[in-house]
Amino acid sequence: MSAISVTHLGKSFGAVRAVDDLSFTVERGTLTAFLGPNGAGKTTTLRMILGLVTPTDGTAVIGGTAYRDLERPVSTVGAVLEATAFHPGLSARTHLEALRIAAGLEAGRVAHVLEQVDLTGAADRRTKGFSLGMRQRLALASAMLGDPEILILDEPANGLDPAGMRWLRGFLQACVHRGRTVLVSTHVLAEIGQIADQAIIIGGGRLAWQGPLTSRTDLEELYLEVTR
Ligand SMILES: Nc1ncnc2c1ncn2[C@@H]1O[C@H](COP(=O)(O)OP(=O)(O)OP(=O)(O)O)[C@@H](O)[C@H]1O
Repeated sequence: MSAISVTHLGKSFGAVRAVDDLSFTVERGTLTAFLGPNGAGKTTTLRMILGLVTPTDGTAVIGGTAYRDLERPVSTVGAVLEATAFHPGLSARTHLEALRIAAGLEAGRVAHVLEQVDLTGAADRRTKGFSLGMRQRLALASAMLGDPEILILDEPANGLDPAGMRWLRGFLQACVHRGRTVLVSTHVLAEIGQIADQAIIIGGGRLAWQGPLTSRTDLEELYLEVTR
């Protein structure tokens, strides 16, 4: 059973056809790059997979089950969608602790995810002083709280400096080495091309290309060719 299956998925916002007859699968234990120009429909697709937007047509399922019907959603899927807002007066640790309690997870999870995203040293600082990179890492920590099998990330590389980008690359690789499945949308082709097992490229809401990536794939060339 695929980790994620999208079948003839479509979404219209009034006259705008954001996603149109889109089908693809993401296999377990793989890192998949979800690519496409601005407005291609990536965020809308990810939100439909996560049950946050209702499809006009088709289905999106996680391990065969719609997100809203998952028995244990937090340990099945962790998601980071766009720049998440945190309460500026709360520390990273307090923010995570609140989420942990709401999700009924064990106490040790907060220290564990802080360590995973390299925020242990800043855990007790208020998030209002956090850099963009630290915010991205805190958002990732929130997504990791339930130790999910699948991570869905919408442009997690946005605004990261080169060191942050390298850190994110290592983090995503480590997730996949531990058997997790990662679906990540990004515009940073050079970075993702180094680590992704496959790419799904969409344009105008439709599938433009899906296939495996090898060290010989020139992802930028491929992307520009299929999204022309
Ligand atoms: N809530 C909404 N209401 C109306 N139109 C929307 C809504 N959400 C998205 N759209 C439109 O749907 C299309 C796809 O948008 P989407 O955000 O999914 O693209 P994207 O590939 O994530 O783009 P980007 O790379 O710029 O983030 C765009 O034309 C967008 O304007």
